[in-house]
Amino acid sequence: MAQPQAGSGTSRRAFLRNVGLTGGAGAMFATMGALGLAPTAQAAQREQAFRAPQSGDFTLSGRGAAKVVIVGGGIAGLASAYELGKAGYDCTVLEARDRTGGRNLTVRGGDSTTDLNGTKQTARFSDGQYMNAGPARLPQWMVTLDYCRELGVPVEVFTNTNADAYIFNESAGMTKPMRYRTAKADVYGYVSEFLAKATDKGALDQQLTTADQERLIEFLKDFGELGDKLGYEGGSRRGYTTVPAAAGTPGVLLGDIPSASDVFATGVGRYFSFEFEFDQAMLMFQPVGGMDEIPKALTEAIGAHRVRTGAAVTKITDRGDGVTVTYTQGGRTHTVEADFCIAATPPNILAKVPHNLGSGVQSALEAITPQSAAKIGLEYKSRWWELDHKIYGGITETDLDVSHIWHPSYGYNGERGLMIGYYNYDEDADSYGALSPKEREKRAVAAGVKIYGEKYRTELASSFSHHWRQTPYLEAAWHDTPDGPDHSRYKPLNEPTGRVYFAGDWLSYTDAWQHGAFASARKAVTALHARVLAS
Ligand SMILES: Cc1cc2nc3c(=O)[nH]c(=O)nc-3n(C[C@H](O)[C@H](O)[C@H](O)COP(=O)(O)OP(=O)(O)OC[C@H]3O[C@@H](n4cnc5c(N)ncnc54)[C@H](O)[C@@H]3O)c2cc1C
Ligand SMILES: N[C@@H](Cc1ccccc1)C(=O)O
Repeated sequence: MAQPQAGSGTSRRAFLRNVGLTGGAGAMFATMGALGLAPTAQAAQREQAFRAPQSGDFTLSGRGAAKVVIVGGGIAGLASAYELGKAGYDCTVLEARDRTGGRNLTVRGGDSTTDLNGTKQTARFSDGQYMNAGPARLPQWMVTLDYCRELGVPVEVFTNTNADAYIFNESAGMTKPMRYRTAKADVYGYVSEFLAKATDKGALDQQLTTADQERLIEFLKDFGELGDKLGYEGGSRRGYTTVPAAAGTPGVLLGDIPSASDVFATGVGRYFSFEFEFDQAMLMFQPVGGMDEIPKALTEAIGAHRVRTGAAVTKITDRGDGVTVTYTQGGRTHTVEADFCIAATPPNILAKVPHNLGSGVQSALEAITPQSAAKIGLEYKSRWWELDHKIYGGITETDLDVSHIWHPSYGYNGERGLMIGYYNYDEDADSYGALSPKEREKRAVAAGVKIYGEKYRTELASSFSHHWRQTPYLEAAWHDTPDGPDHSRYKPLNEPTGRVYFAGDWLSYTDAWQHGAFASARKAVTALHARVLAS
């Protein structure tokens, strides 16, 4: 897939495509060539592609006329309908839930959910407060941001790492949290000290020339804020107890520099690599007002009349010359006849839908296993984390069962605010999922009080918790695809089976990201369109 290039203008992209240096449309033309499309048709389609509006570096070239039924109105299903719609297809989206978006779920005041185990909740959040229960952050390189641009969904920075957020490892004996900046100063400082001293004593004589060693030591002195004797002695990077201000107030440095042994015993260093990850490095972004602005905009662009909600598909039949999809809506059974189908439900759900697509499809679907994650939104009457702790956005990392605590990246300095009190996975998520919403709140608040103090309890206004394994028609946060999506086992899903195509983040290398859902949808519609144009 062509990765969007930040800051690169359309003309530069078009130029690179022309000279064959990028994927995107250029790669698609190559594919069409391989499919035996006539060069003149290719040229016409290329011209049209360049005149058509950009869509995350993607536009189907040429018009196709066929009827396509899309099962599932999550990002993959909606993106399929959106892209096919632009190319002239007649699409119908069948979505089992009462809203589109699938795992892209934003909870606001008045929203209700009923879990598979019967747990019912209604959010009591005040106006303007929201919780992204599923996706919440977007790296710059993901195609999701291109769709935001094309669909007119405004975005703002999502703070994924914050030097002033906390780290709290209770199992390592920490009794109070440590700021990221302090933890980093100490860990980088001691690591630099030991490497600098070892280098100075000749430990790297085999690996490095004398000049290289001098350069390394220079780097380490700066990186770890080392003294002349290559010792780590702390400094302003750790933070202050009294911050610098007017003349007479130079600031009081945070005292009590812990020993190297104590620093490593806290285990704080384990969180630093998170921000090095390709998909988690700052800057990150979020749609203004909630992540569901994306499916809302997609649904509007597709046309609400093409999207049927509350329509649960119960059977998919490939007839050879077409596809019949059976669904229930409002207690009645209906069918849709189409030329093609794109099945864009999660694999664990699709595996339960009767079909005649063969045992290869079924065993591939069953090999992919659902994974667990959960979140709780805690609305507070005041933004005490900004007022008292000076934390504006970002994530506090813990080894408690709440795992990650998120400060909101919107509404700064406002009156109220909404924290994510836990974002946890696997057993931790399931253990919260087994509790009632009130018990979840109690347990999450007790964990937060250990880090932030009593205001975590006393300022609380209301909460709403979401457990993805208990969510009807989804039953998973994301999926484990053993051996990766290109294993031969998944061939019947990566290629069309008869007239049925498959799409979803689980058929990508970025499972658990909307980018994967978009990318797989684009792959499916490209293949479908090429087939229609070639027929
Ligand atoms: C907790 C959490 C955090 C995440 N964080 C991020 C993040 O920060 N950034 C990011 O980009 N992504 C994130 N993701 C991943 C993102 O949500 C998914 O990658 C994406 O939404 C998947 O889209 P999809 O269309 O493939 O699948 P889904 O969203 O699962 O859509 C499938 C659709 O099929 C419907 N369906 C199921 N059965 C039927 C049926 N029988 N008939 C009709 N319809 C049916 C479902 O109701 C659903 O709407 C997160 C997900 C979770 C759960
Ligand atoms: N994309 C999800 C799930 C995920 C978590 C951590 C790493 C990779 C993926 C998120 O960012 O929250």
